[in-house]
Amino acid sequence: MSIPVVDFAACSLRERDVADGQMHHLREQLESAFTKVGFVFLENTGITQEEVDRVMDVYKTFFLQPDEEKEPFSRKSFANNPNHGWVRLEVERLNPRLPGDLKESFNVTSTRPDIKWPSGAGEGFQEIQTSFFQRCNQLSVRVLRVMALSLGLDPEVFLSAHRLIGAEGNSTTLRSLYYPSVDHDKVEEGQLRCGEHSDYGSITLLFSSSGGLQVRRRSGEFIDVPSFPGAVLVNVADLMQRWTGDHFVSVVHRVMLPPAGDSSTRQSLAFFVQPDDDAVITCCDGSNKYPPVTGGGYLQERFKASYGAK
Ligand SMILES: O=C(O)CCC(=O)C(=O)O
Ligand SMILES: [Fe+2]
Repeated sequence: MSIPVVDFAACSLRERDVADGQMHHLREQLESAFTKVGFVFLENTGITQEEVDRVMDVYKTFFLQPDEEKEPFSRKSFANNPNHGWVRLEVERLNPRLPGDLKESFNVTSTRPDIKWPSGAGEGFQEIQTSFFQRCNQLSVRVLRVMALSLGLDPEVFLSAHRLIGAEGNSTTLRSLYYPSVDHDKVEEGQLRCGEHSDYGSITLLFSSSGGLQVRRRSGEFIDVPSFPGAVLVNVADLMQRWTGDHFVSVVHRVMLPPAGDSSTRQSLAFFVQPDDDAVITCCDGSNKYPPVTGGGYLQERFKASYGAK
């Protein structure tokens, strides 16, 4: 497999405390993966496939409802959480030069109990989302710590800009994606399940039900990424590349259509880790290769490109 696989057991969420000194091997492996490939499969993180399946199951119930049932939960209809909510098929264009992506999604940016949660997805929707959001948050914190150590930096260097995940002032998002079966007769020229893009924030955790994801190598060729039950796919996103003065690489990826005649659907869960909106990101190597930018300001620019005027 071309995506490196790294055993994260030393930092698993099953371990209550992790001593920085125990991570020597892990640091080296993560540093190598994030500088050469930009993606890594982490095994033994403590997040189990059963947890992932539970989240996907409730979302499948949600997505399979008619659009009228999902409409009241649309993105832009949550006053204080502009990115929270449902995005219908073909609205987002992760590659703005291509037709709309053949996917639906639901973004969770707030786990507050007082926002309106969909009821048609069955019992426990809110609790299942909230608890999975927290689990992904805990894992992200551990990964960000090892990433800082792998660069020989203060272990808090990234974490100190991620103090507010799950609260006001931070735009970290748990996004559930549903890719319906594809009618090849209706597909537009160049249309994909998810157009070529790189992610916007610091890192992304990804869980998927089946293949279809492709990642671009330095040579320019795209490689297929298989689904790897039980493992978490972690990738470097654009702000992290900028933060590290291009040491860690944020790599272009996309989700392909299934072959003609294959009517299967696909699901994935992406946890997009964002620095706090007010955190000022300056190159951690002191190079000043890029001017300082705030986490929130940078994200807004990127949203404008991928949602267009909609
Ligand atoms: O569905 C996937 O496997 C990838 C989705 C993705 O890359 C994204 O939403 O940023
Ligand atoms: Fe992505």
